Amino acid sequence: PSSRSLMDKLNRTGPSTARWGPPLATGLHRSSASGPGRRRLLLSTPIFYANGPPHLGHLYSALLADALHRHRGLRGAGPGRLSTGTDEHGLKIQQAAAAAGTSPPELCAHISALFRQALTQAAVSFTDFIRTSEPRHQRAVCHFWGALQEHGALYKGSYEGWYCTPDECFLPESQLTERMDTQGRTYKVSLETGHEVHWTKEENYMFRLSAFRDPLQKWLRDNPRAVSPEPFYQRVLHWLGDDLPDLSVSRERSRLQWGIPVPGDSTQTIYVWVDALVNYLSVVGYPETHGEWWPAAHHIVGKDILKFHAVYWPALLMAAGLPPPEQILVHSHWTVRGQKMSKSLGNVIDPFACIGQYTVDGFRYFLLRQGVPERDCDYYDDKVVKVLNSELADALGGLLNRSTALSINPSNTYPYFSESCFPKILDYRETKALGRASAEDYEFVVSVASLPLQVASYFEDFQIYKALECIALCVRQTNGFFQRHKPWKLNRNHPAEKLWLDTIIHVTLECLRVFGTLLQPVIPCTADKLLSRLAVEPEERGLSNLTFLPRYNGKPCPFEGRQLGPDTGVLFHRLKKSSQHQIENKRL
Ligand SMILES: Nc1ncnc2c1ncn2[C@@H]1O[C@H](COP(=O)(O)OP(=O)(O)OP(=O)(O)O)[C@@H](O)[C@H]1O
Repeated sequence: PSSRSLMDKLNRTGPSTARWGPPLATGLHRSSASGPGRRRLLLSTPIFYANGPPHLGHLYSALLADALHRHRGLRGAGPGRLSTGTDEHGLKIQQAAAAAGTSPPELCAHISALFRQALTQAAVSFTDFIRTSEPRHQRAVCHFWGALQEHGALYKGSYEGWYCTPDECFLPESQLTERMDTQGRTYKVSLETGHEVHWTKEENYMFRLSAFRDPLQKWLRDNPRAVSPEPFYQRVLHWLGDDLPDLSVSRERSRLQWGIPVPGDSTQTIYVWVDALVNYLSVVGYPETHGEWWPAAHHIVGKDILKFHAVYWPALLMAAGLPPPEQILVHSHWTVRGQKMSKSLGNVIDPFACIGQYTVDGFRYFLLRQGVPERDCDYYDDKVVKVLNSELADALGGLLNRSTALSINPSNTYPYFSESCFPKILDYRETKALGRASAEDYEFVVSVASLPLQVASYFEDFQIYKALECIALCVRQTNGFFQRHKPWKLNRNHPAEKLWLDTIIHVTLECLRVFGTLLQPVIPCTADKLLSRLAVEPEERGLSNLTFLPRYNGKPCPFEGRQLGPDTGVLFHRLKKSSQHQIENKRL
C-alpha cells in the first residue's frame, strides 16, 4: 500500500484508539500490509568503486537496502532481489593500480572480494553481486550504447573543460573554487568535493542531455515520490531549473584504457558513469530478460551520487527507450569530525574492525538507528557503546531476561492471560479499575498494538531510524509496565495473585514477540535468538499476520501454555567503554 494509505490507517487506529480504548489489532494482515497484489521489486545499492577497501559509509548504503529487502520478504510482498557489486573501470582505478604496482584487473579482483566479504559478514542478504568487468555487464553496456546511438542521442564533439579525475566528471566554473598550495601556487578544486580539477580538451561522444530537461521535469512532477526523501526531490528539481548541458560520455582511449571500448570506435572508452549505471540493467538480464524486473527498481544511493542517479540515469534510460526506475532513495553521509568519510580523504572507519568489536547485529543496529537520510551524522565509538548498551543490552535483553527468569516463571512456559485481570474496556479513562491493569497499562498496550503499522509506514517512507526509535520507545514502556507491577513480589501460590502474575508475563512476552518480529530486518541474529527463546516458530515470524495480545479481544493465543525455547544466554552482551581504545588500536 502507499505510505499515505498506511498513514491514514495509522491515524485512524493510532490516536483514536488511544482515546477510545484499544481494539489491539496490529492492522498488519496480508490484505492491508502487502497490498492487493504481490509484485516484484529489485532493490539495489550503488556498485562500489573498487579503488579502495570498503568503509562504514558503503556498509550503511548496503544495510539500508538490506533492511528494506528483508522487510519486504517478511511482509510477503512478492519476489524481490537485492543487487550490489563493484564498479571497476576508470582513471582512478588505473591510477590506484599503478600506484600499488599492480594491474587494474588484479586490484579490482582483490577489492571486489573485500566488498563481497564485508557485505557477507554484515549479513547483507544480496541476491546478485555484479562486477563491471564481467562479460555479461560489458555486453549489456555495449547494447545500451547501441540503443542510445540508434535513437540519435549521441554525437561526436570536441569537449573542453575542467575535469575532476577523482570524481570522474567535467565541472562548470560555477562549481569550482580556488585554493593555494604550500608554495603559493593557486589551483582549482571542486566546490562540492574539494578535489583538484585540470583543464582538459578532447574529442568525445556527447549525450544530448539538454533534450531531456522537459521529460525529466515531467517525470518528477508525475512521480512526486520518485526521489525520496523530499529535500532531495527538491534538489533535483532545482538542478533541472538550471541549464542542463550535454554530457560527455566517452574518453580518449589513449588516456583511459581501463574501460569498455566504444562499440565500433576503438579510439574511445565509454565514460565510467554510463558504464556503471547500466549495472542495474545487467543484473536483471538486459537486453534479453530485464522486462520481468525493469522498471520495478528502487536504487538506494548516497547524496554524493544523486545527480548521476536522478538526472543522468533517467535521461539515459529514456534516450534508450526504457522507463526510469520507480524510486531513488537517498541518504546522507557519515562524517568524521564533520568531514565526509571517504576513501579519497582517507578518514575511513573499517567495517571489519567495527563488526569484530560490536558484533554484526550491534553494528547493524547502530548504523540504522542513528543514520538519518536527510542529515549527515558524525561517527563516534562512544556513541555506539552508549546506544547498544542502553537499547539492546539493557532495555531489550534485560526485559527478556527478567520476564523469562525461572524465579518468576518456574514452568518455563508462555503463561496464560486472564481477562479478569486485564478486562476489555471501551474507554479506560472513564472506567474504574475493573481488573488489576491501570490506565497507564491500557495506554501502553495501545502503543505496542499500533507499532507494526507504524514501523511498516516508516519502512515505506525510508525512515528506518524512526521505526527503530518507535520500537525503542515501546521497549522502554514495556520495561516500565514490568517494573510498575513488580511480578517478582507476587505470590504464585495465591490463586488471584498467580492470575495477575501470569498476565503480566503474558503481556510482556507478547510485547517481546512483536519487538522480535519487527526487528528481524535490522538485527536478524538477535531477533532469531529472541523469537526462539519465546518458542515462536519460523512460520509464525511473518509481518503480514502479526498479531498482538489476541486474548484481550477474546481470540485464542497460539502461544499460551507453550513450552518456551531453551535459554541460550544473554541476548546482547554489554560493551565495555575500553573497547573504543581497542578499536582505535586495530585501526592504527
Ligand atoms: N561517508 C559516507 N556515508 C554514507 N555513505 C557513503 C559514504 N561514502 C560512500 N558512501 C556510499 O557509497 C557510495 C559510493 O561510494 P564510493 O565507492 O565512491 O566511495 P567513497 O569513499 O565516496 O569514494 P571516493 O572517496 O573515492 O569518492 C556512495 O554513493 C554512498 O552510497
